[in-house]
Amino acid sequence: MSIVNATLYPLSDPDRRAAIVDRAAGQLGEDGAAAFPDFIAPAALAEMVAEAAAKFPLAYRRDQRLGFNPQGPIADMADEELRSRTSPYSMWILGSDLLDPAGALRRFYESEELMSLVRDALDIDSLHTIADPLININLTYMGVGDQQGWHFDDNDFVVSLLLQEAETGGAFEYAPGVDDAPPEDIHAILDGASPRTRLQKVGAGTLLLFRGRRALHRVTEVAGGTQRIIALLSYHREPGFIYADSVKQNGLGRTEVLAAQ
Ligand SMILES: O=C(O)CCC(=O)C(=O)O
Ligand SMILES: [Fe+2]
Repeated sequence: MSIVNATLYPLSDPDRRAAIVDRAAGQLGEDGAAAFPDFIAPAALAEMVAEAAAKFPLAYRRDQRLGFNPQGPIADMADEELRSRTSPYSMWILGSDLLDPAGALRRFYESEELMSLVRDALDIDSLHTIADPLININLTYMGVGDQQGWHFDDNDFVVSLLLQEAETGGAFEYAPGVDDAPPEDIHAILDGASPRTRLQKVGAGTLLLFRGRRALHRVTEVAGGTQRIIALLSYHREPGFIYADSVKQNGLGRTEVLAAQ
C-alpha cells in the first residue's frame, strides 16, 4: 500500500518531484515553513489514526509551565523579565517504543521517499533516523484546554504530520526569523499582539517542515470534543543520535524502554 498520496505528490516523476521540492524550498526560505497538504493517501492516514487512537491510553500526561527559550537564541538576553516569562505546556505524549514496528507511521518515517524529500527541501547533505528508542516518532494528543505555549525548538528543524484536527483551536501559530528580534518584539509576540505572527493552515494529512530554532511558535488552546493528534518525526544529520536522559524524563516521564504491549 502506498503511503504518500501519489496523485497529488507524484514523487517518482523526476520533473514533478523537482517542482514539489522547489516550491517547498521557496516556502522554507521565505518564512521557515513548508506545508504539503493531503500528503498521505487516505487509507494510510486512516491506519495511522487508528494506531494513534489505540495507543492513547499509554501516553504520558505532561502539564507544565515552561520558558520559551531554554537554551536558544535569546538565552543570554539582558531582559530579565522576558527571560522569566513562561507559558502552559499541556498534552499527552506517546513514546516511540510503543508504536507498531511494522505500522504505517514507522514505515513512513523510515521511507527513502520521505527522507530524500526532507533532505532536498531543506538542502542538507545527510539525514538519519534517530537511534533513540523513545524519541524518533512521537505522537502528541491535545484535548479540551490543552495548548503548547510559545517556544523556540532546540532542533534545527522538525517534520510533523497532523493526523487529526481539533474541532476548534489547536492552530499552529508562528513568528519566523525572530531569534535576533529586539525584546519588545518578543514581548509583543508572547502577548499575542504582534504583526510578526502568522497562522499556518494545517489539516489532517498535512506534512509540515518547520525551522523551529529561529521561529517562535505555539499551538493554540484546543476546544471541542475532538483531540488534535500530531506525529512529530525527528531526524539528525549524523547517524546514531540518542537524546539526553533529561530530555526523555521531561517529555515522557521515563528514560527506559517499556516492554512490548
Ligand atoms: O504540535 C505542533 O504542531 C508543534 C509541536 C512543537 O512545536 C514541538 O513539539 O516543538
Ligand atoms: Fe516546537
